Amino acid sequence: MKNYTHINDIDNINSWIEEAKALKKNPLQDIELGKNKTLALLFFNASLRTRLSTQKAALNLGMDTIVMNVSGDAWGIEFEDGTVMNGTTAEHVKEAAAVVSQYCDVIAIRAFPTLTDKERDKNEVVLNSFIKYASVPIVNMESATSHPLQGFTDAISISENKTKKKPKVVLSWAPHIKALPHAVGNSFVQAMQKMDVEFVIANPEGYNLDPKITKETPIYHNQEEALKDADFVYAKNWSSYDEYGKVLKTDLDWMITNKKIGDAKFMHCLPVRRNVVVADEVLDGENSLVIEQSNNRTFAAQLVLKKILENL
Ligand SMILES: NCCC[C@H](NC(=O)CCC(=O)O)C(=O)O
Ligand SMILES: NC(=O)OP(=O)(O)O
Repeated sequence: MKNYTHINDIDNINSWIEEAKALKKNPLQDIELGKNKTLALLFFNASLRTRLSTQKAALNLGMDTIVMNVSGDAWGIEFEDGTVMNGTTAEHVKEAAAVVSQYCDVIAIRAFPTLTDKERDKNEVVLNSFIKYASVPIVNMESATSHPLQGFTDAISISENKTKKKPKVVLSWAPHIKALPHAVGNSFVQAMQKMDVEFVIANPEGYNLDPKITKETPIYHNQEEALKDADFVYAKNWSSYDEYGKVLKTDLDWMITNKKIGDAKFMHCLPVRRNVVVADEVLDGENSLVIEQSNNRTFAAQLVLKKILENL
């Protein structure tokens, strides 16, 4: 594999899940593979899990890591072609990506959407510019429209915790105070569409995700109806896609509670706002998988890096 930027880069999700589980059992099995190889992690946005689990994955493979908070610490990067750079940006991605490529063997990038410029976000300007101008493989650590390390992690977590062949999985929108990206929801949808699960989405009117992504997946506007007989409930907030980036007037009743999910396992990518997205009783209860999900981020990233290293 060259780059890992999208759930579609997973050629066979079931075999990837089995390979990741094997890494989890024996994390240091490929400790020689990444010897003398360096992973650069570039963050345009905040992170706890991605930053640490991706580094941990690299360390398990014997790689070195270098990390930079690009937004705070680097020169402002220009992404438009032919711009007269007399504003706030000080260097072009053409130079920046080429330069960073000389210091490492793989570049991992986090770059969230603007949520104001739908075209720019859809075109994945930051991620695609790095793919275009870097000379080393690129890993997506959450871009404008997708979070494929998270989506793959969630597939692993469901596979580990399912108690029936074809469980029912519900992705439920949940309330939030801020406008949040669609990336986690999108990649979860795309991962579930590849799995042998009964998958439905629940969200209020006005909050449908991009129909090019949800495709034939059933969408309910009645949360209770969607949650009926669920085995896994994955909660996530996202802003409106149609009224791009807007927080519409919505019902706080969409918060996840024990009463709503019954015996279902609860999932969230984290960070999560307690008693806004989900009640304490759920996160503190025995059906919450959120800590286990975060652990699986390491092995999802490790498998991705392993496949890239094997192809260098
Ligand atoms: N990487 C996991 C989620 C990142 C981001 N959440 C956030 O920005 C939450 C921020 C807050 O709660 O203030 C998102 O939804 O895409
Ligand atoms: N789930 C996730 O990507 O977490 P961070 O934003 O903390 O990296």
